[in-house]
Amino acid sequence: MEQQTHKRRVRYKGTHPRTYQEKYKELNPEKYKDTIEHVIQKGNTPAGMHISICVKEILDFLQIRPGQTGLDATLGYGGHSTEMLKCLEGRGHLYALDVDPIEIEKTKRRLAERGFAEDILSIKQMNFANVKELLPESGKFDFVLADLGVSSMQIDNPERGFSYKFDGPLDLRLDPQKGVPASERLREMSRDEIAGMLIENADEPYAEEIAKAISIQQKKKPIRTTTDLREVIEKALTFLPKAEQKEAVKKSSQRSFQALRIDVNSEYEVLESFLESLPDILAPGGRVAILTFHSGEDRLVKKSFQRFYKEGIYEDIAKNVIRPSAEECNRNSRAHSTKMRWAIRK
Ligand SMILES: C[S@@+](CC[C@H](N)C(=O)[O-])C[C@H]1O[C@@H](n2cnc3c(N)ncnc32)[C@H](O)[C@@H]1O
Repeated sequence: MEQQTHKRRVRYKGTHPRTYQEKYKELNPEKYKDTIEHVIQKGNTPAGMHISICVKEILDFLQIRPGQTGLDATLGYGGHSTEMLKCLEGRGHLYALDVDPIEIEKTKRRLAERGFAEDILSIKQMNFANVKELLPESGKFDFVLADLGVSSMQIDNPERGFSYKFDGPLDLRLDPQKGVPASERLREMSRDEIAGMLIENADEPYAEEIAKAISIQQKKKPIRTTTDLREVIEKALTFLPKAEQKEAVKKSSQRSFQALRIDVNSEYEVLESFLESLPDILAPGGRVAILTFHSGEDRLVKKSFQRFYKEGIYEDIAKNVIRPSAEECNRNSRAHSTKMRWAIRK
């Protein structure tokens, strides 16, 4: 009798790419425009791309005129910069900053391909906390935008360790050439410090339980990857009723990663320095708009704007936060938590 050899079936990958590396079309948005359109229409952000938020609201407020000098403090994918450059109509200058050495090079090339060369656009790898160092070269600014936090390209790249959803090194640095990765920070911190960080940076309700689970785990086997940390959070929340666990782990993971990101990038400290510098870098009548993504950031912006308004340094400030429209949130799920505030220099 003929013997049948059993052939192992090749795993079906489906028609949609799942891993970051397989999304090569999304990672080349200029080349594969149809794929990009399709992903965006479904309400998702293609990997390797960032969809700018509140563009209309920002441009309506900034009232950019040809010949002006502006600052994009957070260049990212260059979406807002592109729209602000269009308003300049070839006259004036835009300075754009980012701390991320990896994405800044890609964005520089992208904007050069869109026709924005050094005569109208200067891109600098610089932390916006040090923006005053630009003044001798740039002079004061007529308009300033800061769109805080991380870009979609950073979140979606597993190598950067920004998301609990993708396995990768637990890094979370915006500039991987500076400071220490989140995994090392976690090793340096005591249990109390970890709990404090989770509460202060993300209002984590299970901060004590998670901090305890982290310190126990560190003694057994150090936490090195995003998956290691997510699994520790899962373990820490097993005391909750079974039906609630999945959602609680998701929320606590989001908050814990946010808290760590704020910590490793000193995000509150650099935002405070930037807010303190604003009155010195804005020209008379100069306008600034800031987009924030969580309550800690919004509180700092609100307080600084109110203080300088009371002191007569700002002529006017936003009375209430401006939110993206429901339509924009439907189109771009990453817009849900956005708040915009503005101020005008006297
Ligand atoms: C939300 S993205 C900006 C997206 C951009 N507005 C666009 O339309 O493509 C935020 C960017 O700010 C950068 N960033 C965050 N903190 C920074 C800081 N302190 N100084 C300079 N850049 C910073 C991040 O690296 C990221 O690229």
